[in-house]
Parts: sequence; structure tokens; C-alpha cells
Amino acid sequence: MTEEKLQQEIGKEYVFPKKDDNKPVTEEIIKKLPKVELHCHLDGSMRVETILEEAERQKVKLPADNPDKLKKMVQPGFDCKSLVDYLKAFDITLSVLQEEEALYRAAYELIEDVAKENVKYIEVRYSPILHQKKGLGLVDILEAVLQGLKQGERDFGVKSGVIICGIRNIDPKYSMKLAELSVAYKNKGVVAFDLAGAEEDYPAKEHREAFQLVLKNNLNSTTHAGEAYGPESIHQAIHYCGAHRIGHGTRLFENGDLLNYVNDHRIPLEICISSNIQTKAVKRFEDHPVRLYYDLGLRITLNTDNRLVSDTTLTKEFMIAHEYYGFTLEEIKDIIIQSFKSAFIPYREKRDMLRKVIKELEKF
Ligand SMILES: O=c1[nH]cnc2c1ncn2[C@@H]1O[C@H](CO)[C@@H](O)[C@H]1O
Ligand SMILES: [Zn+2]
Repeated sequence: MTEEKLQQEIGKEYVFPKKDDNKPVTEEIIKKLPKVELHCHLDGSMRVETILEEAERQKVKLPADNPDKLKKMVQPGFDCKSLVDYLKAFDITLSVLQEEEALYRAAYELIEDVAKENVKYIEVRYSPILHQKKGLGLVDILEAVLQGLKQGERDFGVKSGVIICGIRNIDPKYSMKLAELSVAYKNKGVVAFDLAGAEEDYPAKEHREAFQLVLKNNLNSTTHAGEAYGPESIHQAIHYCGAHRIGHGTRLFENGDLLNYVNDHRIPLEICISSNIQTKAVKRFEDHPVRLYYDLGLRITLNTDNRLVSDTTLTKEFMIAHEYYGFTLEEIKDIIIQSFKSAFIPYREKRDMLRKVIKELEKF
């Protein structure tokens, strides 16, 4: 494709010509494709060995002292009953993420891990208020992660941005503090503000002041919604909080009118299939709406949510998309492009990155 043609395509929905839809899709191929990840929690994506080593170094007592046992405790798996049940795993990871050194290390190693599956750009999210148990300040907690990510970029060539999470089930005044921190770090490593945590009983609109601050300062936002609660939650995220993207959106299909709005406004959905089965946002893989969303033309992205807690990688998530929902290689490439388009990267920079990615994808 000529440069000129390429440029014309960027900014529009880019659909690859369906040249050969029967091309094989293997783990090896998926791993090699250039990819982007937009929904990945730092505190849910540590290496199990690192948790053990950090616990030893920091003299933190863990409920298990070997990798296999610990893995069972931080990976609720498919027997997990609910989002609240799933979130219990974070008590363990957070117990060793209360020092700058550990935060730096977790961020650095995450970049090393994603580089191995050719992720070119990742948005890493976490909530700095959950890392203050030993008295660290919010700025130190953020700086440690930013430094780890930067060193990761220097060593492994993966670009990244931080998304700061407010927590639904924590007093909204803390969301406000985190929103202020996000604004202070706009263009300095923070690319957006999010709302995570227990969804049922904790409506997003309680946190709307924080979102208003973010919006008025021209910063991006996303919100976990439609995961452990119905479309009303997505409605609040968009119309009360002004979310530019939706984390999960699994239950969006329950309201066709809202679904059309999301589609018409090209609001990206950060889909995390394995996590959704584990938290029981959907009961079985077969019931996941990802294929429906794609066929309806919604802008979808595929993500891990939590590499450790959900025991997954981006490669695995794409393989699931292929095996359960029949996504072909061309469709997978299309999702990768949609994901790049949905990234919180300044437009011109994103356009240049996208051009390179499209060229690389065309080789497969
Ligand atoms: O899928 C999810 N839904 C809602 N909240 C989540 C999910 N995964 C992780 N967290 C929450 O986000 C916090 C900051 O990273 C984590 O500590 C966890 O409580
Ligand atoms: Zn999440």
C-alpha cells in the first residue's frame, strides 16, 4: 500500500481486505503480531516469584511460601464466584507493593513481560491510594511506577502510559485527590483517570466531581462499567462521568439504545474475556458478547485486565477470541488496529505509530 493510501485510511475505520480468511491462527503468530494493551492493572499483573522475593526482602508475611501455593491464592480461576471474590487476590499483591522499590520493580517487570509478546504500547493502571500503608506519598508512589516504566521502555522498547484509578468502594473524596494527581501529571506520564473496584452498590455518579475535574482539564477518562452491574452503570459512566472509554462493558448488550449510542460515538470497549468469565460477568466463554459487539461494528479492544490474577497474556486472549468466537487472522489484525486507535496517545503521535503497525501487520 502506498503512503498516500495509508494516510487516507488512518482516522477512518480501517478494515483489512479479506484476502485470505483461512490463514492459520496459532499462538506463535499471535505472539509475533505487534499489539497494544489498554486495560492492565499493575497490582494484578506481578510475577508470582516477585511477590515471594519482595515479601522476603520487606519482611512481609504471605499466606503461602512457595510459588505453586501462592499462585492458587492469587488466581481465583474459573471457580471464582463474583467480582468481589476476584478482588480478594489483590490483598496479597498489595501487601508487597507498599515501597517505592517494589513499585518500580513491578512496573519494570511488567514492561519486560509484555515485550516478550510484542506489545508495542501499554496503558498500565493502578490506584496510588492503595499503596500508602507504609506512609508513602501519592507523588512518590506515582514517580516510582513512572520511573520503572521509563526504564522498561529504554531496555525493551515498549511505550507506556499510566491510568490512575479511583476506587468505587472508597470514599469519593479520595477519587478527587487522585483526579488532582492525574491532572498534575498530564503530559508527564499519566494519560487518563479511571474508576475501578466493586461495582454493585457503588455507583459511578458518586465520583462525578472527580471526573468533572479531569474533563475540565482536558484529560482522558475511562470507567470500569457493565461488569458486575447492568447497562445503567455504563449509562452513568458515559453521561454523568463523561468516560471516553468503557472498561469491560460486558452487559452493554442488555440495552440496545445505549449500545447504539456507544457505537455511534465510537466509544471503545476494553474487553477482557478471561477476567469476565472469572468474575462471572458472563457465565461461560460461549456466552460472551464479544463476537456480537464486533459484528455490530462496536469499537472493541482486547486486554488481559490482570495478567497474574486472571492467569493470562494478550496472546492467550487473542487465542481465546479465535477458538471460541472464530475471529480470523484478518479480524484479529483489525481489532489490533481498533485498539491502537483507542489508545490515549496524542493524535498525531498515534497516527505515526499506527502507520508503522499497519505496515508490520501486513507482513502476516
Ligand atoms: O476487573 C476489575 N474490575 C474492577 N476492579 C478491578 C478489576 N481488576 C482490578 N480491579 C481493582 O483495581 C485496583 C487498582 O488496580 C485493584 O487493586 C483492584 O481492586
Ligand atoms: Zn480492570
